[in-house]
Amino acid sequence: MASRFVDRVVIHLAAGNGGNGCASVHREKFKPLGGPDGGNGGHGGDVVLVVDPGVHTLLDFHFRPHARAGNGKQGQGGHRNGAAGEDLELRVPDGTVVLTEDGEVLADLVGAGTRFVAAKGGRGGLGNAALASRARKAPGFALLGEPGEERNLVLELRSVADVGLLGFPSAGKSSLISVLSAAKPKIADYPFTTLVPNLGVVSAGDTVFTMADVPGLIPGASQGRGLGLDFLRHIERCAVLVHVIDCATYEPERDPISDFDALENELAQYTPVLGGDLDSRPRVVVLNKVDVPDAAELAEMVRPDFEARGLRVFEVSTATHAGLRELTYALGQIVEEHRAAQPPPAPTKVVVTPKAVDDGGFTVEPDPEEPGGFIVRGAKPERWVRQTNFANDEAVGYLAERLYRLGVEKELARMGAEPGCAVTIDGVTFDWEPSTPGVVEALTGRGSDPRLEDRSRTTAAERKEARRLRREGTGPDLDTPNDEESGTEDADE
Ligand SMILES: Nc1nc2c(ncn2[C@@H]2O[C@H](COP(=O)(O)OP(=O)(O)OP(=O)(O)O)[C@@H](O)[C@H]2O)c(=O)[nH]1
Ligand SMILES: [Mg+2]
Repeated sequence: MASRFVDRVVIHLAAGNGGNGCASVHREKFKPLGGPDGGNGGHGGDVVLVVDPGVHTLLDFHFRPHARAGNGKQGQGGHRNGAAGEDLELRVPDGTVVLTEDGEVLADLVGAGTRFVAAKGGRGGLGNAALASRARKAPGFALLGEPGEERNLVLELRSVADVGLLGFPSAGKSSLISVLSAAKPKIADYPFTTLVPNLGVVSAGDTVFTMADVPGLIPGASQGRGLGLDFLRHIERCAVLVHVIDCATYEPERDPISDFDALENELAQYTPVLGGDLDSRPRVVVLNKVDVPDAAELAEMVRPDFEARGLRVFEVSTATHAGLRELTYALGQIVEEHRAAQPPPAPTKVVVTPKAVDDGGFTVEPDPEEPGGFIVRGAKPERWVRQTNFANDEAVGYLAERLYRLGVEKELARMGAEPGCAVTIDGVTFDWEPSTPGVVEALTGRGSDPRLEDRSRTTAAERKEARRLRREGTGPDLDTPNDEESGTEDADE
């Protein structure tokens, strides 16, 4: 059994990149003017966390914190789409909590088979076949695949054990787990010897249960004193709580009853992060160190007080092993009862990362670092930039057209952008050259008078001229929205 228990780990995930789309033109003997036949790139693989009941610790991630899923393949000519990249599945223990590095809980993975897409693969780029439209019969470009999502996430294991040990520092918690299981935690006569929880597996006849040794608890722990909150986080999902009480302490202010009450008070003040209440968990009192004569006497004395509160009491010595057998079997029985009462945990159906809502909108803001410059933000414009091969003028033209149709140019003009100013989208900076008649008019002041409003629209004559230029392969596409591509736009979402 693992003698070391890693309960919190930061992992670095990279989903697969999408494959690039292919720009290709069908060639056949005697048919020189074949259509575009470049296939789409495959989607990049996701990194997925999957609950596997056979995995009990996060230890593997401690040693291998980096994970990368497969890239999508490029599209090819002859309408051949690239293969999707393979998903990478990472096996995690039941009860793994996934957080951002800022501590925001993204998912609480409970139940065998529960899956969580931790990093999403990039979309494959459309090939030129898919980009063809009435207005653009043979696109000489394709879209790039998008990079896969890269993310650092924190994994925490909180549902660590059936039995959680509670106690003041040096009460003998680590000693207890070391004699009941194969775990070999550090034991010493100074407080806070245990800094990270130790997990041990205890056998009581046919019942096998896990026991978590956690850092010592002191009054004020629920406010973060000592190692308090760390400790409490671990106790949250233990089915049975065991108070390990030091009956041989020399500290004058302490005695078994007040120790018990002080820790119960801390538990009461702690609000479980994951919900559920600690109040209803069965409790057991372990009076430790009865090999010390004074301690044995004290234990005898306080036993009736605990029993009067309806608690089961065990007098033990981890030094001489007195009382341990009885304790082990009693705990096994309580764990069994708890398990029987528990419905089997159903896999959490779908756990979705709460992403920012993609409303298809965008914002334009002055660039704080670039006087006269602007930053455009929004899921679509940013994605489109990532999909653009800037070495290909036609691809750049297509990007300009998409931005125009979304209304980005108009908004820039409205915000007072001057031609030639720096516009940044997703880290790429352009010299903005408004190319569209409506925008140019808005810039020169025409159309600012409400009576002239409809002049800012593309006129039929302008459209005709634009078509002519496009046929000659020189001018930008100036088609009005909805005129083309309503089909490919979907593939694009
Ligand atoms: N005489 C005697 N000493 C014990 C017994 N159990 C533990 N001790 C001693 O008590 C001291 C503290 O034991 P630990 O097991 O480290 O205590 P802990 O509760 O894990 O302490 P923290 O990790 O600091 O919270 C050590 O010096 C142990 O040897 C016992 O049954 N009898
Ligand atoms: Mg300890």
